[in-house]
Amino acid sequence: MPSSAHSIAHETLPSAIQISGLNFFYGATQSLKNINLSIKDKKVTAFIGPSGCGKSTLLRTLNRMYDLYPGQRAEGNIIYNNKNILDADQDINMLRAKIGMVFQKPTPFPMSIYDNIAFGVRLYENLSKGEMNERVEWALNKAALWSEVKDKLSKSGLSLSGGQQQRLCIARGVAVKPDVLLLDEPTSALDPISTAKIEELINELKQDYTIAIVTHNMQQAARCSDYTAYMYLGELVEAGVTDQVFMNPVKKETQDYITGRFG
Ligand SMILES: Nc1ncnc2c1ncn2[C@@H]1O[C@H](COP(=O)(O)OP(=O)(O)OP(=O)(O)O)[C@@H](O)[C@H]1O
Repeated sequence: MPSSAHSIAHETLPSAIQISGLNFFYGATQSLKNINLSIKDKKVTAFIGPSGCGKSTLLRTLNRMYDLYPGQRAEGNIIYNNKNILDADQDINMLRAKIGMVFQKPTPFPMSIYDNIAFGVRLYENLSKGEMNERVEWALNKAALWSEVKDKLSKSGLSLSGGQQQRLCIARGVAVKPDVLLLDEPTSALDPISTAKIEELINELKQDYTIAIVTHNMQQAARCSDYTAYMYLGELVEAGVTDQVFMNPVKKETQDYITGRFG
């Protein structure tokens, strides 16, 4: 496909989230500067860039996770479902149900595998016992964990291996039926086999969900994402179709980072 046709196709794909003029501050320190980025619907977008460039900060603005911390502030527009989620009247609980997050370190709740999934669902829905059983099985299946845990649902989530715990956290995120999943370096604490499982899972999940992933791992970004955004010092340097950003970046800084010549 000629590159102009490619970029037109890219531009016209629907966005799940449209970011414009986004600035972010930790107290007086500005960590995101005028970010403009479209997160495409039912695609995987990877945020890459050197340590401290603002990848996690950008991810955390997308469901206002930063709101939990005093002194942290975002300004600009993050349009989701025709609304700026940065507006003061945004229902934060509803936002986090629709835009779920999985962290770098697996963080199962100290409760049974079953309740790890059911806990969040109970906050938003009033399901019968049978319906909840179905939902738990469905979510664990989505996270490719069901066959490994179906006989020990009452065991603690903390009794699972690291890779299983991370899939449990993904199941927990999926169980409330979000639109968007935010993954913050979800495999950095995992061994290669668990990492491969999570990457497979990301490929499956994008059929139903929009995914944004922060990763330090270039190969992971290249393998799992449809779109890549390269950041540096709080600015978005370049964003586009992953193949193009990796094989034929527009900016020299992106090229240097991707080829390991950075720093
Ligand atoms: N809680 C905080 N208080 C003050 N400054 C912070 C805080 N968290 C992050 N920062 C600063 O904001 C900038 C962006 O940090 P962020 O964690 O978003 O970067 P990152 O690209 O995700 O880095 P890494 O790859 O190392 O995780 C950095 O300069 C960092 O020092």
